[in-house]
Amino acid sequence: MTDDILKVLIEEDAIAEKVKELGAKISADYAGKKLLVLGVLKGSFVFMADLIRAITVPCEIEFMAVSSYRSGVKSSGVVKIIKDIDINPQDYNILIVEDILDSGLTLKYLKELLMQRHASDIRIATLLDKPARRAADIQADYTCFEVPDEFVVGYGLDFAEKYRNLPYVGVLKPEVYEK
Ligand SMILES: O=P(O)(O)OC[C@H]1O[C@H](OP(=O)(O)OP(=O)(O)O)[C@H](O)[C@@H]1O
Ligand code: HPA
Ligand SMILES: [Mg+2]
Repeated sequence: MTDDILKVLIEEDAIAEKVKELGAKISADYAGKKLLVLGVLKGSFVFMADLIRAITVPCEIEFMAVSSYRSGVKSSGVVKIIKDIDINPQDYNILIVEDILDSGLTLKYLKELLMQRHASDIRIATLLDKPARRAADIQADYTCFEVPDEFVVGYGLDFAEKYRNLPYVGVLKPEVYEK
């Protein structure tokens, strides 16, 4: 599996340090607020498990599963809800947790959907931000790392459902996804 990795971009201990720092900032920002931490499956599950343990204020947890139709490594912008949340988000301060903000089409869709359901406030925490690929008018409120315009895997991120279990963020060899 690791033969498919061109280079390690972000090591596990660097991620752990950054997530701890972000958790402290989020805890301060949401003190006294009705906080719902909403993980976007599947990709966010590793980052979500780390981030939630670094948040020291009361919060509720939910997950949504969405899938953006892709051709290869490019998003079509068409997003399908595979699993919706189990509660009414009205009056919650929602922190959407994602693994990567790439074109932004997934998060733009999700943010608009939750606004239509009358959430009080919606912010975004992402492990990775890839600004070079942005197509939608959306930014993260909390970002761990910015990455270059390369296809990355690991720490929850996949290609064809593989590599999610890598304990770091690495760049996939183009010959793997161009097959
Ligand atoms: O900014 P975008 O271009 O929309 O891309 C980002 C989204 O794409 C990936 O999810 P994917 O739809 O591949 O499903 P997964 O989370 O199950 O891997 C990733 O986890 C983000 O959710
Ligand atoms: N890697 C894995 N999944 C993704 C990426 C990426 O770079 N961009 C959007 N979804
Ligand atoms: Mg995803």
